[in-house]
Amino acid sequence: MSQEVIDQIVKYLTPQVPITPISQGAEAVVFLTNVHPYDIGRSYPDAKYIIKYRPPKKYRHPSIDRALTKHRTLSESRILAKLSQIPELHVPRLIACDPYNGCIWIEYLGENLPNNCGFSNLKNYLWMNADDPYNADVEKTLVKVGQQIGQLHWQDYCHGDLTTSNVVLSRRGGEWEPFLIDFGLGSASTLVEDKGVDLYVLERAIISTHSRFADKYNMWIMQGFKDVFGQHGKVGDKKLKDTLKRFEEVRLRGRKRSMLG
Ligand SMILES: Nc1ncnc2c1ncn2[C@@H]1O[C@H](COP(=O)(O)OP(=O)(O)OP(=O)(O)O)[C@@H](O)[C@H]1O
Repeated sequence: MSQEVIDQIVKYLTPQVPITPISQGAEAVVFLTNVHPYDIGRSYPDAKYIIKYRPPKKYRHPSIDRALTKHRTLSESRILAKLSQIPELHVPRLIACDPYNGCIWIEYLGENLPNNCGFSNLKNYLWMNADDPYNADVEKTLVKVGQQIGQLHWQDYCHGDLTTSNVVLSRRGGEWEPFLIDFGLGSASTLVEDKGVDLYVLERAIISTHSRFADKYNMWIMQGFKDVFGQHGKVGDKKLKDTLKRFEEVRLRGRKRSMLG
């Protein structure tokens, strides 16, 4: 992570908000802090909040850069705020948003997995279970992941970047509960195409990192996905049928593309 970006955010947040970098993506850098944005000046040793910062991009014209940063920060914040209102859906809560400075504060989720298996995203969790890949805990968790995606799509939202790193697992009452994170490319959408692409991206992510167990893993995810639509009678059946049809078409397009290289 470049020192320049860290200097920018430290200047903006002031030294009263200590930060630890945890990730740098193509568009944003993500930090951990123990200071709440409405309570700056006080830090609680056990508190954890995420700060997601979109730094200025030098290769863009400054006014276009400002407009894009504002638009993307607001868009991610709006979608998070809306999704948090859907009781069945698990997403991190939005705490604060400063679109002019490209910064959002969100609830921290997840934990460190046992035996140094890393942060509790779906990718690491499946690695952690590789010695006993089809155990009941994995099945239950993957069905719940499918249910979360089903809830998202049933409410006519799409994620846009549904990888196994963007599913975070939190331990609640002895069970893993999946949360969907990173709605930077998320949108409200009724299009079966967007939903088919979400399902395809996740299927590919599972195949590429857990290839030996992928068939069963993807089957469990789809089981959870179908459960949600199955609760909505004929309308649910019809929507499910249309989404699965498009998912198959997206898959075929993907296969053709990889055959042609
Ligand atoms: N609410 C959260 N709780 C815990 N960790 C989080 C949270 N949000 C983000 N992270 C961590 O930060 C990483 C990057 O976050 P996010 O995916 O939102 O940023 P990004 O810049 O869009 O990333 P990328 O470009 O890699 O997709 C996540 O993979 C996760 O490890």
